[in-house]
Amino acid sequence: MLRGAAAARRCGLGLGPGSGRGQPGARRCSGAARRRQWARPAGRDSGIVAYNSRSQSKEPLVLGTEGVATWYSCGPTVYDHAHLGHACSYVRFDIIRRIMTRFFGIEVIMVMGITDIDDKIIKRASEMNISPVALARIYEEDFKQDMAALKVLPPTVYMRVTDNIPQIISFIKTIISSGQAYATSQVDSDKRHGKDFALWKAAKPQELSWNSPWGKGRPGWHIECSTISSAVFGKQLDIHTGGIDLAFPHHENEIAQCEVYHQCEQWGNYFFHSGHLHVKGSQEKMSKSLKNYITIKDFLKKCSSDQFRMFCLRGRYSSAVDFSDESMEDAKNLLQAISSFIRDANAYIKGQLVCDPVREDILWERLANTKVTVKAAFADDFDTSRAVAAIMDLIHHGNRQLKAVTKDAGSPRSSVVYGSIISYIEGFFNALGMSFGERQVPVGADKSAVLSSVIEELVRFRTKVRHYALALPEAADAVPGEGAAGAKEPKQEQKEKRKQLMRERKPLLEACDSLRGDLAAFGIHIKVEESNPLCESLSHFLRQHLFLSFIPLQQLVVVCSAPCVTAVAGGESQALVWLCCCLLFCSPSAWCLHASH
Ligand SMILES: Nc1ncnc2c1ncn2[C@@H]1O[C@H](COP(=O)(O)OP(=O)(O)OP(=O)(O)O)[C@@H](O)[C@H]1O
Ligand SMILES: [Zn+2]
Repeated sequence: MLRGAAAARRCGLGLGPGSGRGQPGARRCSGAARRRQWARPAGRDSGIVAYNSRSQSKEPLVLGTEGVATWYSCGPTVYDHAHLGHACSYVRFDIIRRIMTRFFGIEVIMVMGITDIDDKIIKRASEMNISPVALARIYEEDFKQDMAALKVLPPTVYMRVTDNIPQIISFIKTIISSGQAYATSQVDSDKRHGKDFALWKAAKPQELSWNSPWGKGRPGWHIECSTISSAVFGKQLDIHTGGIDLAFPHHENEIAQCEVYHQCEQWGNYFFHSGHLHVKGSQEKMSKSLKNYITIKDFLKKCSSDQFRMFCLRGRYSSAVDFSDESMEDAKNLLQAISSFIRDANAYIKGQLVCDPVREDILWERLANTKVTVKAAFADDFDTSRAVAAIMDLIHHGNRQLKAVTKDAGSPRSSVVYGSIISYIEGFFNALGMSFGERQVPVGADKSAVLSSVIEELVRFRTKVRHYALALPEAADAVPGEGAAGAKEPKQEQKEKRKQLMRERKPLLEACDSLRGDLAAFGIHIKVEESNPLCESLSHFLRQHLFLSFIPLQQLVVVCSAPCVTAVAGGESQALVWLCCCLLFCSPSAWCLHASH
């Protein structure tokens, strides 16, 4: 077994069993816990000042490459559904990532490690009688879906531990060759220091394992992240993130390993840690092991991802936060206030909301100040709550002038300033992963609009075909295609021809019936047929008695058949009433307009 390095930097790394997650370590290390001064990295100042856990103070965020941030995010251990604690951590960092990109023009290259092998995964897999790999794949996919539902942008790449075993082994070899790690047997007492931790863990019989120079086993927890991050970014890592519980020992140990591996003084320039989400009134974080959790899926059955984001925006990302029904209600109320302002401002722009003259100069100034405040708040350790407060203040002032009056005094309207305010507010929230405003098309709405037009066309076509099939000439009429001599044909012969036509057109009627049945299976019901006595008599009446023969019968049928007509009118008899009203109160051309609908 391989025991790993002590928790503090510049300590010896041991080889052996156990890990930083409560398992025994291996070696006393000299100079442990000596915290080195943080050095400002070389590079370009991004304009953001952020709290850095490494220096334990606010520092200017200086990036190695101008306009680009390399970012390693500790990902989930995939053995169960993700809960709101996870959601809180990843949504808060997603907001920071979006602020960096959208407000400061920084391109973020993010790597997220997925822990797809560890003790909890092995235990759960054996309980479920499936392989640890199968279990991990199920919950990795589940995690990705939850993140997508919360509108968390995916990292540039996800990297699994099990896909990087050769890299991890080679990383450990380098540490050993530098003399900073040692092998142990399986017993705790072998550790040379209480804080030493495992780099490689020997496998128990039957456990999933990989061959290594130290026997069959699997990586310790901390070495995964050091290796994966280094595999992508080398020793240049600007930002490293995770929940506050990862600061020690996980991140401390990652740092120790990487600084030995890269032989550098400062690996990972900025460490950001998100505060824990607690269930209100509890000292404990929401956690799988404590069984005090709400899964993301259950949460999203009742609340929206926008509501959760607003809940996250209202506090500092690094602060602990209480989750409760009341806090979600607050978030919901804020969203409603924003939506209602956008609705009113839109109505004002369209002239549907009449107000007294607006003090445009005040609003322009407020808007400009808000933009400055928002940018300053974000630049100050991503202070989202101050930014949201500035937006709410702008809304307050916008609302104050949108007081409806009953009489339009014809005063000049200030559409442009309201348009600018709406545009800024919508842009603000959209940039942070939320959706506001009338212009926002709900997912799938465009497709359903197309689909309903297609259905209407189909119904119209069917109606035409059906009508043609039914419109047989009277026995006395000329049969289509016949010459003038046809009129003189004996009645019997005409009857025969009619029967013949009926036989020929029967398949058309059958096809219409079967289409009607097929559409009903999809929940689309063609309610009014021209064979419906009400509809038929109406058509007949209009044609014969009101001399409206210039309106083709088909069109009447279409009107009666149009699903929207029956839907709106609520039934066939109401459709008839609707038609009669059209006839009574509208001019024929208006009626035609309605009919073509
Ligand atoms: N209640 C919480 N609040 C905020 N962040 C959390 C919470 N629980 C877990 N996290 C964070 O989620 C990320 C993924 O954690 P991981 O999959 O290791 O879960 P975990 O800490 O083992 O969860 P649990 O304690 O529920 O078993 C880590 O960055 C962790 O700090
Ligand atoms: Zn990690």
